[in-house]
Amino acid sequence: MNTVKIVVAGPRGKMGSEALRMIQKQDNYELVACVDKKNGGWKVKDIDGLPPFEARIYEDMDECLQEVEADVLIDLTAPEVGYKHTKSAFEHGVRPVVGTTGFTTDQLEELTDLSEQKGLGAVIAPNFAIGAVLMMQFSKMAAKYFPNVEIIERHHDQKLDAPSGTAVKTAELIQQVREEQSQGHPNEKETIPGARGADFDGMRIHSVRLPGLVAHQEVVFGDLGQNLTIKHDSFHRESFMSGVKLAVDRVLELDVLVYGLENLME
Ligand SMILES: NC(=O)c1ccc[n+]([C@@H]2O[C@H](COP(=O)([O-])OP(=O)(O)OC[C@H]3O[C@@H](n4cnc5c(N)ncnc54)[C@H](O)[C@@H]3O)[C@@H](O)[C@H]2O)c1
Ligand SMILES: O=C(O)C1=N[C@H](C(=O)O)CCC1
Repeated sequence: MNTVKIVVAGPRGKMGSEALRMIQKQDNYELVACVDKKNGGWKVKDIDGLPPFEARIYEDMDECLQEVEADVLIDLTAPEVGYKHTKSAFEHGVRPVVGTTGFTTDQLEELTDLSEQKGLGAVIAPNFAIGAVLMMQFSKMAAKYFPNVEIIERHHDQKLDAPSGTAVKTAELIQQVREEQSQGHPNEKETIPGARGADFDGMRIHSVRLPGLVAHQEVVFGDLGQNLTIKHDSFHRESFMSGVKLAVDRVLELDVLVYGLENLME
């Protein structure tokens, strides 16, 4: 089994630190460096609470990838920086596995083109939890029969982007099969702006941010005399790690950008 050399961006974060613990458990993964906005020049083991890796922390992705030989970048940072890191990975011949959410459609298209130009695979997955991927797939199935649908996503209050990447991806999957229509009363009026949530192609998305939450989503379908609710909860960030590992293993064989873990699941 070949060793996979990995750079992690965002190692001090909630997801990045969990990814380090996942890497520590794999015999064929090697953490070769990390990138974060502070602690440049430190070793990972010097940071309280992180596994005792010797790998160095850089504050600049280009500098890191010039100095270090890597196969895969795992990015778990923040929207704008994650996008820059992903571009930098392509420039240095490194395959990105991106969990960072909040990329715009234009950014996703640009990264897809870059992946194709470079012939380098990449995985961008708004949600690495297998249960969440199934929740999205089941929602797509249901939307064919229940075109009236609203998405309620709930996350911890440190989250930067709204709606969540998972909610946007769910709405995109539903859009592929749902008859186009507007929902609610044609004359409805918001007396407080935003009361009806974000409008994605006539579907409403509601974002809840509260301390104590991790990552949760309900997709509620309505029809005469019946409702169907499809729900997923991540109670711990360990829930994302089997998906991160799947993406790292599969990205090595890819020469295109894959958006969504469902495309890697049989
Ligand atoms: N795809 C998934 O399954 C999944 C699951 C959970 C979270 N996420 C996403 O992952 C990202 C990280 O989430 P989190 O909860 O770990 O966030 P966090 O705030 O706990 O951690 C972010 C990390 O990025 C680093 N960072 C921030 N700005 C930076 C910069 N300019 N340069 C370098 N490093 C920088 C921070 O120092 C920190 O280490 C978010 O976009 C979140 O939406 C995705
Ligand atoms: O904690 C977060 O932030 C999460 N973000 C992802 C999203 O935006 O969908 C996935 C779940 C956790």
